[in-house]
Amino acid sequence: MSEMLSRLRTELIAAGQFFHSRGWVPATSSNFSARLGDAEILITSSGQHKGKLDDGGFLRADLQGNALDEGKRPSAETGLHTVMYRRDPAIGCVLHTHSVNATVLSMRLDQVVCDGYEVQKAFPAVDTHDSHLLIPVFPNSQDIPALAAVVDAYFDANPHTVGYLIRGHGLYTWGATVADALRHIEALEFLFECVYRQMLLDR
Ligand SMILES: CSC[C@@H](O)[C@@H](O)C(=O)COP(=O)(O)O
Ligand SMILES: [Zn+2]
Repeated sequence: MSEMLSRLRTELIAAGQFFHSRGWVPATSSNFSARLGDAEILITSSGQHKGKLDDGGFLRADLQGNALDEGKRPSAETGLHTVMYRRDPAIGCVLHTHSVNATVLSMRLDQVVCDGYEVQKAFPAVDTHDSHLLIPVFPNSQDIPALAAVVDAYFDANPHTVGYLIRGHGLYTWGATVADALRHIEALEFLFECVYRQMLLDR
């Protein structure tokens, strides 16, 4: 067992506990992964409660989504992780959550636009509140390869996007490290709450 695998697993378990405390990973939803090397990731196995993960709740997979550890089934949404690792070698972690705000906003909007919030600076390329963050919403599908192809095509045209929503489903974001991806989840969840409350005030 490599030291790296063990460290990443510990970080992902802690991320799950934090998300659970915030209500962002209900009822076995959500999935987490981290890069182990050029051609290998660590990913949650399917059906685990992501707030109560232990060391057994993970397996290794290749960048095509094939399990590398026998007897374990990778997340049903592994293809949405591997598409990002294949796109960008700088991505070291992909996180997916199912918060109420992400789910509800994605049912009403085709994109979430964040303008003027200081927390937008949680993203590496953003250095001022006077910026424009656009989070696209893709239609949900149980056909993960098809959904991954939609995501891939969108990123070809919009390479600087920091995360996306799937309608009625949840949020995907990523980062160079687990800590970076976790900060991005937390920032987006904060921004979703702000956008949602602003929509209520504007009614
Ligand atoms: C329990 S509903 C959520 C699932 O259908 C799915 O969207 C999800 O996020 C978790 O799937 P998993 O296969 O455990 O990684
Ligand atoms: Zn999901």
